[in-house]
Amino acid sequence: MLLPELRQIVCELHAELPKNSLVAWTSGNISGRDPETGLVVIKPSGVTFAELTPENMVVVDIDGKIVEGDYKASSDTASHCYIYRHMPDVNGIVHTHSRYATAFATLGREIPCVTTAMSDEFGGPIPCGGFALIGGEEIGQVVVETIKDHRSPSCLLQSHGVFATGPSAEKAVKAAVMTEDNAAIVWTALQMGTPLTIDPADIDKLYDRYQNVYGQ
Ligand SMILES: O=C(CO)[C@@H](O)[C@H](O)COP(=O)(O)O
Repeated sequence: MLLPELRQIVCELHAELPKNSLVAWTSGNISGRDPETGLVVIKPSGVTFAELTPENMVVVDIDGKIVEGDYKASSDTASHCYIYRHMPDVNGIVHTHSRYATAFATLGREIPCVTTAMSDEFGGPIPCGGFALIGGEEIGQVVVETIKDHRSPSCLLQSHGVFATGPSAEKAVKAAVMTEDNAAIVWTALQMGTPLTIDPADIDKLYDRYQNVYGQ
């Protein structure tokens, strides 16, 4: 069996999506790219999270062609592969319909950067890209176009949900979790008034500290 370790990682990370209330039923998906072979491990389409196993993950090449797997690959496979082809530093991608972030997406609205946590993780707003149909690489095109000039590793897709990227599948899951957490905070604040802004120079300083100094 190809890529047993990456299959295990991607399978286990899928459990984080329902655990963090980022998905309902079979919505959402995760993939991870193996930097050595360039092959991608992705969720099988429409399989419940409880039924996912390392063995039923699907391995595709960078063009989305199935290399190994008995199941149909995720509906978003072509889009994940488009992102991998155009963003060499990305080795993990997560898609969710998490509630608060998707509420912003239904309005086609970015999530403004109004907390230190957002400054840390995203270095600015989480942008919202345009609408794209599901099934081909159009979603991937919108994601690349939307985040290429941003520090944010994730973006919203109008009327759809969240795409989060990272240098690993785990980091992409973290970005998806933080996207929803910040969307919920900002949405709550908006019910009470207009959130105060943070000086862009302070956002830069916060981002720099978190990316380069924070943690072990
Ligand atoms: O919204 C979409 C398609 O973009 C997906 O999140 C589906 O809801 C789950 O699709 P599979 O990955 O199971 O095919």
